[in-house]
Amino acid sequence: MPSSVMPMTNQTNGRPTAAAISAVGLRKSYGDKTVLDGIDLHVPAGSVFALLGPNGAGKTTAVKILSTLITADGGQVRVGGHDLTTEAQAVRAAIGVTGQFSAVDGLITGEENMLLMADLHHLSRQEGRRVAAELLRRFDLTEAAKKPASTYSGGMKRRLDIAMTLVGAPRIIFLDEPTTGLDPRSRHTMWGIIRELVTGGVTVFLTTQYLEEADQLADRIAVLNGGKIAAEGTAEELKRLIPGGHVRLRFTDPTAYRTAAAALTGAARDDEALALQLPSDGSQRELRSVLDWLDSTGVEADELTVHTPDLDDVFFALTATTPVPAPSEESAR
Ligand SMILES: Nc1ncnc2c1ncn2[C@@H]1O[C@H](COP(=O)(O)OP(=O)(O)OP(=O)(O)O)[C@@H](O)[C@H]1O
Repeated sequence: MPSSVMPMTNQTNGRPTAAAISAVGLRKSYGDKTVLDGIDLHVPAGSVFALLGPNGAGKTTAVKILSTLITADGGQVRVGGHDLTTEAQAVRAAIGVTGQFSAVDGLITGEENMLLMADLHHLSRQEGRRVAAELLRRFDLTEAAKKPASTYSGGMKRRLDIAMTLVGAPRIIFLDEPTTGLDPRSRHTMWGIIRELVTGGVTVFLTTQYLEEADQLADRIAVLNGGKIAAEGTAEELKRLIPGGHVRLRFTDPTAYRTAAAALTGAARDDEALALQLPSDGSQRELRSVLDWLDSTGVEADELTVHTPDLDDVFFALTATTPVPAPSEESAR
């Protein structure tokens, strides 16, 4: 696909990167219930983007719109460089979707499911067999290939579902809650598969309720709540948005500890452990000021650790009914 037709977005390193998905002012209501209240999304090509949100937040609705399964009420969306409204067919050719609305037919075998997909993609019989065998092998389903898909475990069905999606070699894949209901081993297998896809240059847009999953996989995460994007950024950026982070300085020399404690009046003291705890958003700026202060007083800490809230804290704070303060308000306090 020529990059000139793809909208450009900026990655964190500042280099312009083609956007695989871009949405501006995306809106969707069901009756008088507003599900998506004008959301913006930018997903650079070759990255993993996770859309997080509580039950009913509108994650599946967003995936269904972006993958042309339902139409939006408003907004401009481009997927794979194509306009969602005027070039829906080209969008469909560029994407693959797996999710809660699984395409797996339980009555036929895994192999037959794959061959059906190959037919849908107009592959020749020989090419279809080759692609099906290769994908079944890659997803560790060769042994089960001749068995009805209804006999597969949850993890096997998900793997088959993704394998079916890959028959058309999509450049962008939507995964709606890819690991919901899977045991930890199957979940890790799925994460490996997703990482492998991205290594191959595929863009992955996933929805999840598992914060660890977003933390593990996603380059960028957006939290959807009340029809709006409550926050968007890398896992680290999101963790810095909410209070609870701190820098801990530990000393072995009691004199150094006492000097530091006397000077850093805002720090919580742990006299037994000879440790001081300073509230901090964990940003480079705040860390530098702590280090500069230590240097200027000639006090040497033996250990400096930065604690940021985990994604669970962020999720609960962002999807709570009382809004958390914006980062600027936070650092101004
Ligand atoms: N076809 C529909 N008609 C009416 N309301 C709908 C329809 N589809 C979804 N909704 C409503 O839109 C809201 C968002 O649903 P959606 O399935 O997108 O949420 P979700 O974030 O994917 O939730 P979950 O995590 O539970 O899957 C819900 O309140 C749901 O009841």
